Amino acid sequence: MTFDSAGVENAIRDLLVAIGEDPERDGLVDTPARIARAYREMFSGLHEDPTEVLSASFDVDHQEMILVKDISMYSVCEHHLLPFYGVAHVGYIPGEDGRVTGLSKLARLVDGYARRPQIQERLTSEVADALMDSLGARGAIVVVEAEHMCMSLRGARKPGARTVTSAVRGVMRHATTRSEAMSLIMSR
Ligand SMILES: Nc1nc2c(ncn2[C@@H]2O[C@H](COP(=O)(O)OP(=O)(O)OP(=O)(O)O)[C@@H](O)[C@H]2O)c(=O)[nH]1
Ligand SMILES: [Zn+2]
Repeated sequence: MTFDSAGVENAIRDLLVAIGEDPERDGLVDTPARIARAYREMFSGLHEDPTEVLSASFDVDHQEMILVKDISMYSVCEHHLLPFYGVAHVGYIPGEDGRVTGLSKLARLVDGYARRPQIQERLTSEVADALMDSLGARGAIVVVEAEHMCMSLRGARKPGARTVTSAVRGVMRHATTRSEAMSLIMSR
């Protein structure tokens, strides 16, 4: 499936009517097209393979942990189509060959999985699994801390509550490595 701009525009026009608005009034007349452009960007991850960025790898023979902290992250919860946003911490231990990927590719990997209707647990696991399966890491840890708008502005109405999810794979599961990673993540 490709992104259907006209389909989104029609659906938003119907949505505006359904909530009791007039889609032809001045302030709303361009809204369907604006939302189609915004959704194209917010859901662009659906039309790409996020692991492709990992093919840019270098042979630096590094055997220890590499961790990028506080990667800003914006996604959309699949239950309410409202944003959830915060930070991701992504770490891995390279495979036996010592090949590493570019640091920015870790941020791009998060974006690829974030730009689609998501739940935080799946986003967290997908990033960790990509590091293991596509980069060939020996271990991976991903921690995501996020606030969900569906919990802040409606429903439970608890602004400020942060949800923390983690996915730990391979040798990163060993107690000492895992606690080294967690203390690096927690330190400011
Ligand atoms: N586990 C998990 N739950 C999420 C995520 N995003 C939203 N949710 C939850 O999904 C649930 C959907 O629950 P439902 O009872 O089907 O929907 P609802 O009536 O709108 O629920 P309330 O938000 O409690 O009003 C809610 O508890 C949300 O907080 C996520 O990323 N992970
Ligand atoms: Zn939600």
